[in-house]
Amino acid sequence: MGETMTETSGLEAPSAEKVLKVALLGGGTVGSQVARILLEDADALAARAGARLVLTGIAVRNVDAPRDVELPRELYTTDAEKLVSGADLVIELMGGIEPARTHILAALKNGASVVTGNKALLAQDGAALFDAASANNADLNFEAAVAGAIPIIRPIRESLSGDRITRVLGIVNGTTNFILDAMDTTGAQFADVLAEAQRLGYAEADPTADVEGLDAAAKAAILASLAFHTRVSLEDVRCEGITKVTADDIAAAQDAGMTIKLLAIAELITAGDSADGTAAEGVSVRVHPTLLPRKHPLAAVHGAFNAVFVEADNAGSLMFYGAGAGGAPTASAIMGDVVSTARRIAAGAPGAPGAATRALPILGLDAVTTSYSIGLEVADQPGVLSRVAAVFAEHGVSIETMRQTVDGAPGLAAADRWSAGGRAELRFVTHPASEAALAATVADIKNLDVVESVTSVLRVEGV
Ligand SMILES: NC(=O)c1ccc[n+]([C@@H]2O[C@H](COP(=O)([O-])OP(=O)(O)OC[C@H]3O[C@@H](n4cnc5c(N)ncnc54)[C@H](O)[C@@H]3O)[C@@H](O)[C@H]2O)c1
Ligand SMILES: N[C@@H](CCO)C(=O)O
Ligand code: NA
Repeated sequence: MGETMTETSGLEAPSAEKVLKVALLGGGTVGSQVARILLEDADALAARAGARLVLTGIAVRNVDAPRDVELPRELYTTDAEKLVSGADLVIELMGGIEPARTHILAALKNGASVVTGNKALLAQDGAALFDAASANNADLNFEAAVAGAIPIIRPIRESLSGDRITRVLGIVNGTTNFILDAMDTTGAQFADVLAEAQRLGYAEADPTADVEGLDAAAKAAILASLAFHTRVSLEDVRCEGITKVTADDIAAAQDAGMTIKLLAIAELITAGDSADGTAAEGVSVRVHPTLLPRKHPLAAVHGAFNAVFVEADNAGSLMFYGAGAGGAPTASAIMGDVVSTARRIAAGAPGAPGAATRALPILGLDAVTTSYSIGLEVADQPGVLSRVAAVFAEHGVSIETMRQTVDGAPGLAAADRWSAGGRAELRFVTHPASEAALAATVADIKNLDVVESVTSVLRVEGV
């Protein structure tokens, strides 16, 4: 591996130059930009990597498909297997589980290193891939898989490896942030903004993975695994998307000085008592719409941008911000991994060890305490508020704030509104409570005869 070449085009090589054969799997949005950079910046990359990166081919589904980026036609092939078999370094940008998984495993088995942006595959099958990389002394790098261009994987894996990360909060899906931000700015409903996002090309024709939170959940699993040095897969992530967030939820959040974001939350939780020696650490990973105070740094992340907020014992709070998607931005993250992997291969150094050094239990939501915002539609009658408040008290859930809006017939005096069967909306924000206590509270509130409906239950962070 790593032949030498004495003559190179465009660069006066003072001595024999190492050459690495780079196979690219996928020539779409990101792959085409990676190929462009590999060809356009070949000399600068060679100088930085300590080896010339020679693009040996681009595996695609259809060699003749029309493309936005013009690249030499002879690079395209449909024979990904052959391309992988001769490579020192494989860049996987096909997406999906198969055949990406088979090609990555074949590359690692050959001792080739792999750079990928495939969060779906890593979240589903990361353990098998990392084991194959370790067994073959190869690297598996994936900066592009979480928050696109934003350097977050390497900072967590390397820069913060001497610290103890306790929590990661991320806006890691641009489509849903674009939708929630537009709802916040315009007061529009979810369905209308989704249609506009699709028209502008932000949301895909099938936006399920984005709006149901699955894309964010895959990224949450990857972030949690690295932050806590343990293995977390997609099925460990509790996931709720943004399809049920209403314009009323956003308006109520605004009234309370907050905004709603889809957050990926990974927490290291210590349960038990350190005095009697039963204290043990576990991990909670979840994705859900979350109320955030407008003064929180993540509340200032607008449009399709991403950001990851990290809390560590010694570093304190850090925030990483930038473009979470797009061809060129994502290619930047891929190329960073390519250069650093090439440097390692060129120097003859061994592959980086796998990330998991612990096997922490995955905790259920009962182990997590958060504040909640609860919206109720109630009869506008005397005594309703105290009956609702009594249910909170019975379950030990403490109320932080309460706001009432009276519905309809604004000209009527209060007593006339009651007799006319008027409605009121109550919005409570609680102090931190367990999911179990909250669920029991909501169930009992629903059964009160004066409660018409529970209109929303949303978690609150950063208060
Ligand atoms: N687009 C983004 O902004 C972005 C951001 C971060 C991560 N990613 C990840 O990067 C990867 C690539 O994304 P993309 O947007 O470039 O996808 P894309 O759909 O634009 O391109 C996929 C490419 O892979 C090729 N391909 C797919 N299946 C193949 C098969 N079976 N055999 C041969 N070729 C095949 C296609 O021909 C195409 O060239 C995905 O894993 C995605 O999740 C994308
Ligand atoms: N669909 C993703 C692309 C990046 O993974 C998003 O909206 O952020
Ligand atoms: Na990234």
